[in-house]
Amino acid sequence: MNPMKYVLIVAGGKGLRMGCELPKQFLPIGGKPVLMRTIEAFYAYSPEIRIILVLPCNQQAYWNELCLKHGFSIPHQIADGGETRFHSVKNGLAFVTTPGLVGVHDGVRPFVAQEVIARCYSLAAGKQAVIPVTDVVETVRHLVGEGSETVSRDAYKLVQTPQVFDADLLKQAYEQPYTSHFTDDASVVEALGKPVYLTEGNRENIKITTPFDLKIAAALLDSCSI
Ligand SMILES: Nc1ccn([C@@H]2O[C@H](COP(=O)(O)OP(=O)(O)OP(=O)(O)O)[C@@H](O)[C@H]2O)c(=O)n1
Ligand SMILES: C[C@](O)(CO)[C@H](O)COP(=O)(O)O
Repeated sequence: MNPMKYVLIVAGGKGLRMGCELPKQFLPIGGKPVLMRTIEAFYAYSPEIRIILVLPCNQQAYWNELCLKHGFSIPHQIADGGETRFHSVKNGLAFVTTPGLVGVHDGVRPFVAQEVIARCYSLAAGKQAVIPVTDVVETVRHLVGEGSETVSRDAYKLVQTPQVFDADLLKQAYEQPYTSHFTDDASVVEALGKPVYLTEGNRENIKITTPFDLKIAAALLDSCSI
């Protein structure tokens, strides 16, 4: 039997690095809010997937207005954003009520490839903890004291989402006290001593973070016409 699949789409942040009053997850690319494009990617993967959208409490009414304006009708439940990404994920996990697989995906990564979503969920059924990564394509320097040194880029990977886990494992991991080292879900699961399996992500799957990323997003939209 196929496991129940959930995705927590975390969009509870303020988008400070974007420097816009409106959080970046609501900004339009190609006329449609980033977040709607992200949700559509998971619905296209599976119309049965349970979508839990984590939003800042003070933006939930605005989101409902946006849904009406854009005729957006993909079913989803809304959870309250927290102080950090960790707290937002934890709030979203309260809506995961059955065993199965839970993906956690940044609301501001609308260009995730269908193959990447499918592979992460499919592998997680056996491996319990799977994350998409890409190669480092530039030279990397490590800051040491006043100076710096080149390190082998082959020893590093760049981490993306969706990060997909066995639901019970992820819930247990998120019972741990928060530390600032928890910058993604894999780091939380690893703190339990569980191994995390790496699979190939897609380079287009950028995290829209700064105004420059919006320009890249517009170009990506033109090139893949989604
Ligand atoms: N308290 C928070 C902080 C972040 N996120 C979400 O986690 C994802 C990745 O975080 P990031 O890009 O850092 O977003 P922000 O925290 O909004 O950005 P900034 O750090 O520039 O304020 C985003 O979809 C963001 O909305 C969240 O759900 N809750
Ligand atoms: C989860 C993540 O997108 C993986 O690259 C990233 O760690 C989020 O980081 P941020 O601190 O929320 O920008």
